[in-house]
This record gives sequence, C-alpha cells and structure tokens, in this order.
Amino acid sequence: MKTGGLAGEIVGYAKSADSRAVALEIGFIDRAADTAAAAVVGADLVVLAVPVGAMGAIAADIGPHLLPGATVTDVGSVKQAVIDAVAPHIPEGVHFVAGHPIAGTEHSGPRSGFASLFKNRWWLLTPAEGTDPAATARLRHLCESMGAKVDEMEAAHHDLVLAVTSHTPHLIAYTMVGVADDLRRVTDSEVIQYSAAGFRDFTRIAASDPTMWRDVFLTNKDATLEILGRFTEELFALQRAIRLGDGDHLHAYFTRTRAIRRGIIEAGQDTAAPDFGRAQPPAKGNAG
Ligand SMILES: NC(=O)C1=CN([C@@H]2O[C@H](COP(=O)(O)OP(=O)(O)OC[C@H]3O[C@@H](n4cnc5c(N)ncnc54)[C@H](O)[C@@H]3O)[C@@H](O)[C@H]2O)C=CC1
Ligand SMILES: O=C(O)C(=O)Cc1ccc(O)cc1
Repeated sequence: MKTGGLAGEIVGYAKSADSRAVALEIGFIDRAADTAAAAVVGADLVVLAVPVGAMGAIAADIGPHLLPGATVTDVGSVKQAVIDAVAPHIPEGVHFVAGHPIAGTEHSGPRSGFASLFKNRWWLLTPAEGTDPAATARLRHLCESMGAKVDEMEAAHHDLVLAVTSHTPHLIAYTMVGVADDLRRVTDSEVIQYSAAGFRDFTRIAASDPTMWRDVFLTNKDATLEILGRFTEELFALQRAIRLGDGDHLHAYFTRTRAIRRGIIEAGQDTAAPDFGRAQPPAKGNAG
C-alpha cells in the first residue's frame, strides 16, 4: 500500500514495542500507536493481522473506536472462526469483510513483508451474507491494486479448500521434520547433510511460526480432520502396496499425481517464486 500510494496515512499497532519501532524505522507505517484502540481512530480501513486465535480479543478492543462507515478486514488463514470471533464486536454502520491473501513465507515480523508479496497471488474474500457489496468492491479494488487476483467465496468453503492446499500440507511437513529429528539422533547429522530438495522444502515450511499454526489447527479443526482422515487412508493404501510389492498400484498413483502437477503448470497457476512459495492457488470448486 505504501509503494503504490494507496493510503493517505498508515498507522500501525503491534503488541511488542520492538515490532512497532522496526515498522516505523523501515517505513512500513507512518505512525505507531500504543494501543490497538488508538490505532483505529479515524481510520477508513482497519486490517487485522494477528494470529487467528487473537482476532476476537483485538476486535473487542477496537470495536467501540471504529469510525462509522469504516471497513474492517483481516488476513487470517482461517475464515469461519475469524468471522464468528470478530463480527459480534463490529458496530452497526461499520463493514466487516473477512479476507485471506494466499501469500507469505515461513518468516514473520515486520521485516518479513515486502512490496511485491501479493503480486499475482490469490486474495480470497469471504464476506458474510448481508455485507454491503460496495465495501467488498472497495476492498477488492485495493487488493487488486497491490497486484493480487481476487476471488470471493463462502467462509466454510474457503476453510475446506485451504485445509487441502495449505493447512494439512503444513501438518505433514511438521510431522516429517519431526520424524527426521528423531532419526537424526540415530544417524547423527546425515539427515541434514544429505537433505534432498523435498525434505528441504519440508524444513522451510516447518520453520513457520508456531503460534500462527497452532491457531490454524485449533480453529480449522473440522476441515483439517476431514482432509487428514482422507490422507491417512491413502497413505495406508500406499503402505499396503509397498508391503505387497504392488508396483502397479504405486505406478498408477504416481501417474495420477504427476498429471495434477502438470495440469497446474499448464493452467499457468504455478506462480510461486523460487524462494517464497509453496502456496498454490486454491483448486476452485473441487475440494473435498
Ligand atoms: N505468514 C504467512 O505466510 C501468512 C499469514 N497469514 C495470517 O496472517 C496473520 C498474521 O500472521 P503474520 O503476519 O505472519 O504474523 P506476524 O508474527 O508477522 O505478526 C503477528 C502480529 O500479531 C501480534 N500478536 C500475536 N499475538 C497476539 C495477541 N494475543 N494479541 C495481540 N496481538 C498479537 C504480534 O505481536 C505481531 O505484531 C495470521 O492470522 C496468519 O494466519 C495469512 C497468509 C500468509
Ligand atoms: O510459506 C509458505 O509456503 C506458505 O504457505 C505461506 C502461507 C502461509 C499461510 C497462509 O495462510 C498462506 C500462505
């Protein structure tokens, strides 16, 4: 927003004074406020960017101080739980349009942002029924002005899609790195030394912020458990094929998954930059 001159003044609040100082120093914000409530006074747009489990408490803090006609949005990785936690604190006359940019890295803190983060990435908006379409349209325009591609969907659908494309894959990465860590005690440092690309990608993902990801799994419980259930069924089928020496099963399975990857590339949807991205655009309408 700063680079594109998309806001008159950007006021920031973060829990730690250090984060506020860094955000000011690097020109991320024009002014730092000492409290969330003070930060929103007079603001046309308020963006909540805290772990999903902290959204409700922040909304309660700022609710009474919001400008009539303002729009509140968020960038949380889970949508239904955020809407349930935030909406009750948004006063009449203020618009709440929940959102999720599918863009980020394993890093957090103010130094981890960069101006091109949203370029060519999906930004999903999940306005609740009855939301003023003009507020959603204004937010869509802002996201597009930062280079993002915008889509709208229902919050529950978002949560299922993201359970497939982001949340469960993160859990698998965490698990695989945990397994390797156990193994490392046996093999000394070989696991790290001879890491192949696949495992390296897992370690990058597994370096993501623990609080953020704890909250994702606590708040997207049902969808994650649904996808995890399907995942373990498939895993057991592959395990059985290996045990039985069923090469046809393995070959057919890997042929199918290769076609999916090729489909993503042919559709021009592999917009991930080498360093920053495993997040894929959600497969529209075919999750679950
Ligand atoms: N990191 C990523 O790649 C992406 C993150 N998101 C979502 O964005 C949101 C923010 O994540 P990041 O910007 O990565 O995190 P961050 O760690 O860079 O920033 C989080 C901020 O929330 C504050 N905070 C933490 N706990 C708090 C609490 N209990 N009360 C008040 N403030 C609190 C921290 O002080 C910090 O200023 C999360 O909801 C996450 O799910 C969405 C897309 C990508
Ligand atoms: O670092 C990565 O590969 C990511 O997947 C970043 C990411 C993390 C959380 C989100 O809700 C969206 C994107």
